[in-house]
Amino acid sequence: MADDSNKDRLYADARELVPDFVFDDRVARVFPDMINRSVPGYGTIINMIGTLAAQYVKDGSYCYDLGCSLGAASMAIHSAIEAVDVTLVGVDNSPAMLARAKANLVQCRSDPAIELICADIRDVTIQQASMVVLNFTLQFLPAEERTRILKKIHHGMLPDGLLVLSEKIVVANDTAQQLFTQMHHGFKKAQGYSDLEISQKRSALEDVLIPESLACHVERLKAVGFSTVEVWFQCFNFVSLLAIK
Ligand SMILES: Nc1ncnc2c1ncn2[C@@H]1O[C@H](C[S@+](CC[C@H]([NH3+])C(=O)[O-])CC(=O)[O-])[C@@H](O)[C@H]1O
Ligand SMILES: O=C(O)C(=O)Cc1ccccc1
Repeated sequence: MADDSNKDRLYADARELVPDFVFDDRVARVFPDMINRSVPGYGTIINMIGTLAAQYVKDGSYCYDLGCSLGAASMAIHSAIEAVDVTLVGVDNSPAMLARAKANLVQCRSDPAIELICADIRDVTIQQASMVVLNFTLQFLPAEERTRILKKIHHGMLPDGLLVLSEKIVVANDTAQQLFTQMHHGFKKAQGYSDLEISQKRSALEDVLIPESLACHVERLKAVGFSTVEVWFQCFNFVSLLAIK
């Protein structure tokens, strides 16, 4: 049985062999299970996105799910809204993820219309939006590009439009950061992941998922013009914010 120092070296060696995380077909096949077992509160956030959509999505407007993955947020919105003169747009730059989103969303009723676009969200036009969702997507963009995409989103939203921004965060206090990381890993272990799986996923995400502080997100949202910015959900180092234009 490896003692702790040997285990650390084993993990360190294992980490060096871990390729960067990519949203390929292998991930797409297991994604619902993966994200539900990795992000504490994910199911609650998805359900509440539907609740928020019922109040914010307006007739004659667009609703964008940016980084839609398999379309969980889009499906929650689609089933929650009564307005039919709405266009729901799901965007993801992973062909594997979007193919499964298409299979999921084809089961939805025809109104409101759903468009799925395989593109980088940085290249997509946002227009007449009463609601925009960035549910654990911005964290995968380079930090230096986040202001530009949020400015574009804000510009393309209608007055009183709602942005839902969910992100993994870091906290400035090292003790709190270590506590949140420990609690997150405890959540993953309780979900059945092994220490090695948790360590390898952490390494795979190291240069792919770039978390920022909550203060950074709030300041940036206000700087690009959102009048109201509030945290509506947090579980350990995972938060969701509401930002109103
Ligand atoms: N630049 C980009 N352009 C478009 N898509 C991107 C980009 N970068 C990453 N993606 C896509 O963003 C998604 C991130 S997952 C979002 C969960 C979903 N929102 C959900 O509510 O289930 C969150 C996670 O895996 O932690 C993946 O589908 C990527 O392909
Ligand atoms: O932050 C983590 O440790 C995760 O595992 C989040 C996550 C969930 C699903 C795909 C990629 C990252």
